[in-house]
Amino acid sequence: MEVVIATPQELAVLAADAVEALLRRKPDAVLGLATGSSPLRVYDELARRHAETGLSFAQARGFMLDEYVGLAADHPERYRNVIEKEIVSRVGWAPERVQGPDGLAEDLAQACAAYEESIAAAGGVDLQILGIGTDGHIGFNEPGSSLASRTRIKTLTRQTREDNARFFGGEVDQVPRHCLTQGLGTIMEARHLVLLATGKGKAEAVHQLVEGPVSAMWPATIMQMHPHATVLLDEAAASRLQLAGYYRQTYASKPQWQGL
Ligand SMILES: N[C@@H]1[C@@H](O)[C@H](O)[C@@H](COP(=O)(O)O)O[C@@H]1O
Repeated sequence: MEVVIATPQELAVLAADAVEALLRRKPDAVLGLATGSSPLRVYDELARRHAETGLSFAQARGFMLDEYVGLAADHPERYRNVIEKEIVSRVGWAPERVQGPDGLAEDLAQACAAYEESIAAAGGVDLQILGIGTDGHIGFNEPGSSLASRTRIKTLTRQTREDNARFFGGEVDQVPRHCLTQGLGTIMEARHLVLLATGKGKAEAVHQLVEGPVSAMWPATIMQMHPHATVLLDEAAASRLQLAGYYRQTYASKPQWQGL
């Protein structure tokens, strides 16, 4: 696991560099897309590069991490609509090349199984962008999630619903109680995991993710088992790391050609 501590804008540039390097090497790459506020600067940077340098997403595919259950098709906070607005429409991506779990399906279990099949049929995810919840979730894999889980329905914790109430006019009751999320086993099959975390509110979850014991109590800790995981942190999110000095020193002495 590589830990990089920098400013939020520097982190966004690093993540965008990794996406760009992948797309230049493999134009039909499969990208894993996260919602939430953490990746927004990365999406801004990718949109800028698309507009200014012609970085192309035309042949790429995208798979979303998660989706609320039951939000109307035109609800602005439906993750499908958020992803459309924040990245898909800004980089000239054909909407049908980006998929998410169908939170409006009549048969949710079947929709989850179909989603797993679509990811596999696309050849798996090359680079998965991730945020982290204050309770240590990735995707919407809340504490207690099986470390081997696949895409399925989950019940959101009160904490996650409170954290996300800001997107629903501050009203926690407006936040859905259920979601569909790629499982931890699904996420772990992506070939490169790039997690972004900023702000003091993420410091404990980040400490657990990087330095805690692998445990379903902090689901993101499964990333310690991944052969290629990158954790991009601002100073506040890194503020509880015990080995921060070592991570800084390691990154500072990294050969430039290596990339993330
Ligand atoms: N389901 C999403 C996650 O995919 C996201 O990474 C995380 C952090 O959100 P944010 O980036 O807004 O802090 O929680 C949300 O609820």
